[in-house]
Amino acid sequence: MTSPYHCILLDIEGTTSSVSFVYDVMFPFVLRELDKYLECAWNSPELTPVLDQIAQDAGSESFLAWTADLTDEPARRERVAAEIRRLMADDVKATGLKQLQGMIWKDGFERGELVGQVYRDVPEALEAWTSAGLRVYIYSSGSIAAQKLFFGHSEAGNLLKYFSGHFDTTTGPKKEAQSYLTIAAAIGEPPEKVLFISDVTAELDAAREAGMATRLSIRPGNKPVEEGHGHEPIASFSQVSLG
Ligand SMILES: CSCCC(=O)C(=O)COP(=O)(O)O
Ligand SMILES: [Mg+2]
Repeated sequence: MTSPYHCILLDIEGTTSSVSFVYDVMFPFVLRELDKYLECAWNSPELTPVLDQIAQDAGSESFLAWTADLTDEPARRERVAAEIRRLMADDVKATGLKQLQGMIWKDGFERGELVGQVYRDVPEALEAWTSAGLRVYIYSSGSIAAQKLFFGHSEAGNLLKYFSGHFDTTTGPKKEAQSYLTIAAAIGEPPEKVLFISDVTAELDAAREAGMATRLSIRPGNKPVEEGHGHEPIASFSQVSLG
């Protein structure tokens, strides 16, 4: 293989897919379904660790400790719902929030109300890169379960066959170099053999500090970025040169 990279690591929102799809379709779905979901899933074993994670993200030891002042279940549910609404209003990429969002989206993707939006160049590039022998990974604030739903039910069909693995914030925050070193170690490559593509310069800075190559994703509706970041911009994955 002539490519300087062995792997491509992709962000989702603002990179494979539009910010608008996440903010105008996926997030409103969560806000609409939140209360009903919590009520139905309250005693399910999958929810328990997520409630602990939400409490820990809020600075508490556990869900029990976080809600010790509340005596009934509806009040505990309302504390969770209020915290989720607060985090979403501030667009906090907290691990517990992202895990809960993924659980709420599951039903929407499985019954077809949600269909993952991807830019036209994405499936073509995934095919070209993997055919050339590169391995492609996802690193998103969206939970791994949510990533699989999103790409498994995308408007270009099931794209999961193209991915060799998925990473989310359980590996570490996206703006810290250590997270990229952990990912490189997990995929068994030196960081300089990995190309990371994202719309957020602070994420690209962290990846570059870890030794990865970077490209800045420019897509319609992305937030404008400050000058002087030094990351090569691309408006389409077709602009990634492999040779
Ligand atoms: C599985 S898509 C979920 C999108 C999402 O919730 C999110 O926070 C995306 O952030 P990214 O790190 O992909 O920019
Ligand atoms: Mg992004």
